[in-house]
Amino acid sequence: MKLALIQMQVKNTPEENLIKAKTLLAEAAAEKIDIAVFPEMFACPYDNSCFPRFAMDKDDPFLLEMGNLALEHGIYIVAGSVPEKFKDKIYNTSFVFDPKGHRIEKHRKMHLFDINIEGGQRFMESDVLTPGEDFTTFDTPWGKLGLMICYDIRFPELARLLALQGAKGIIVPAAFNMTTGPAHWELSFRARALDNQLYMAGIAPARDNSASYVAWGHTISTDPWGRVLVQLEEKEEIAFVEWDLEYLEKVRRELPLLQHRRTDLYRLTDITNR
Ligand SMILES: O=C(O)CCC(=O)C(=O)O
Repeated sequence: MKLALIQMQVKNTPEENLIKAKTLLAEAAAEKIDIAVFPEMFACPYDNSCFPRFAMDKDDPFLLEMGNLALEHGIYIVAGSVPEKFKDKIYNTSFVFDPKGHRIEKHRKMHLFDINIEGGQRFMESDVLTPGEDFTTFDTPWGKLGLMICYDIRFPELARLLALQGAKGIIVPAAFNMTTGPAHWELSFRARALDNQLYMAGIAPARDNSASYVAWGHTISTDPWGRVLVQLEEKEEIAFVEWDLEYLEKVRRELPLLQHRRTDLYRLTDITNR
């Protein structure tokens, strides 16, 4: 399975970002990819004042065009995330399109990013956004994939649940910042890959030093052995990576971590019954 991780420079409006996304996608699709992924909040800047202003419903032209592009290029597209308007609420949502252009899944960020680091980053997503309540996986011809958004990665229980539901890779549109990026970005992607023996991909926006929220960039993919397969720097660029499911099975056979869990002593349960 070949992925294109598109570290796009996010502009001010969905219209500008759609033009940019199309150009980058055409470049990526020329490399015979199976899946293209965009960053967290790639339709508008990652800023609480932008979320209500640019919130879109699932049939917004921006998202319909993502479906058209998936069909045109014959690939899966994980459309990063956008501010999604649903009833009177706004979610941070990632929509997934299949090669026929159908919208097949969506993930609403479950853990909202409310942090206040002294001398560093402050952000309060919950001032504007509502958290999602569903675990998200989707099937591809190469295996099941899981989906999380940014801060979701800090909750090992979520990645483990997705692994137990059969995910062989987890895709994470994300935008760490200049405080937590250098400290925790690579470590988090290596850790979740290692402790679940699966592939991980983190797709970030390119850095814009004039933005209110300065993203760390460093789009990354890690493998079931905990290694970094690819990692970009901060500029706009596309990372290409191959995920080899046979290698994943080899690692799980040789070091059968998931089978060694003491489920007679502890258990992780999805209590949503959905
Ligand atoms: O967890 C972090 O350090 C960054 C999270 C974040 O930026 C987000 O959830 O959007």
